[in-house]
Amino acid sequence: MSTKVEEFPPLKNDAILKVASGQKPHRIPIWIMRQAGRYLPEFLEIRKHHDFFELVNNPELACEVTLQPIRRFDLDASIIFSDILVIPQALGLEVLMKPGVGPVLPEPLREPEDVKRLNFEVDVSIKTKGTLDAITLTRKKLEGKVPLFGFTGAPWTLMSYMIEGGGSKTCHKAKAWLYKYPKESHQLLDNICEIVIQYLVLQVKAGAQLLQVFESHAEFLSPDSFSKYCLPILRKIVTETNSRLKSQGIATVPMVVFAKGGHFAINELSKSGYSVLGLDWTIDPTVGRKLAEPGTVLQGNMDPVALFGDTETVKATAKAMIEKFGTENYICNLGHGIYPETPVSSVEAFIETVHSFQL
Ligand SMILES: Cc1c2[nH]c(c1CCC(=O)O)Cc1[nH]c(c(CCC(=O)O)c1C)Cc1[nH]c(c(CCC(=O)O)c1C)Cc1[nH]c(c(C)c1CCC(=O)O)C2
Repeated sequence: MSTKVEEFPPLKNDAILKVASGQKPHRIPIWIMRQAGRYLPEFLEIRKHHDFFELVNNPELACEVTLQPIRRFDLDASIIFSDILVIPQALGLEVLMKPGVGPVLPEPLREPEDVKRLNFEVDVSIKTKGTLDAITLTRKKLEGKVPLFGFTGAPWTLMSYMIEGGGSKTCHKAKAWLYKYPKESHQLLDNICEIVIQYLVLQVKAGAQLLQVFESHAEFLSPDSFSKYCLPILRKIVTETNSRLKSQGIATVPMVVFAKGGHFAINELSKSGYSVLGLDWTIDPTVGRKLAEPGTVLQGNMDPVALFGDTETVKATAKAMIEKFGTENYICNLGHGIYPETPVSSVEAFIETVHSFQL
């Protein structure tokens, strides 16, 4: 059973929720993609003793890892420690996290025939119980300090992992499906979409206060493929998640869409129904602002590698970025996940710089 939202401790820092709903916050909110992870010594210590998915599926440990960056830094949001690949696992595919390699799916989908191996009738609440329970526990243990993000991979990104069997430099096997098997690809994406919507609704019921949808593999698609195979599905995710929550009498939460490398779709994405549009680090903030509809809340987008510069460089890079975005309708973040071995002192300097802006 999921806990009702009212049972959680009252929220003390609502800066990110304010911006996401078009209001003025007390300061520019900042969180960091992959903020719980391998650049933190305390994460590495826990990771020594546990396999990645063992952490993900253990609510106490996933909660602990989620809280680590919140204890250390003055962040404005937390994000539940989990992975986008819990959905392929829920559908019945094996996913391993190999140290030094990343995710590996030993039995990927090779032909449309293989889709029969996936179980779309699955009870998502049972299969993702580890993450859902971790969300509820974390909401309690956060004691209202900052809001908690839930998240999901978007269908194309998940489909491409299921076909490639792991990370890929080109994604050409998965892309080939779009040209060779368009009908089957649409069907597969629709089926994943349904599961993703169920998963997002469950995360909100468990206590997630914002949701981010990661279309990390947008960068591999042509604009035409993106508008056929991603945009309609991304729109459906936000519309359906909101309407299912409403029909169950549950308040909707702000949703962020982050389509890495989807420059060509910035305007369309800014009109797609999401509260916030995340930009990756390859887009100049001024260009992002021009392409997005006026008044769009943008999130991003410092190059994560900038954090390897000295403190002065970090501060100057962050300041220049914020001056380009402007302080209104803006949530600060990196333009992709933080890298392992990033100096913790750089993260501190980044956050300090962002909070030094007067609104
Ligand atoms: C594509 C993708 C994945 N996972 C995710 C994405 C979308 C974001 C993006 O585009 O980067 C999302 C993700 N993965 C993780 C989170 C947790 C919350 C957070 O702190 O942001 C989130 C939001 C933990 C993780 N997910 C992973 C780790 C490191 C695993 C380890 O400890 O060995 C963590 C902390 C592993 C992972 N998981 C994935 C990859 C490619 C890898 C290996 C490479 C890497 O580490 O960056 C798939």
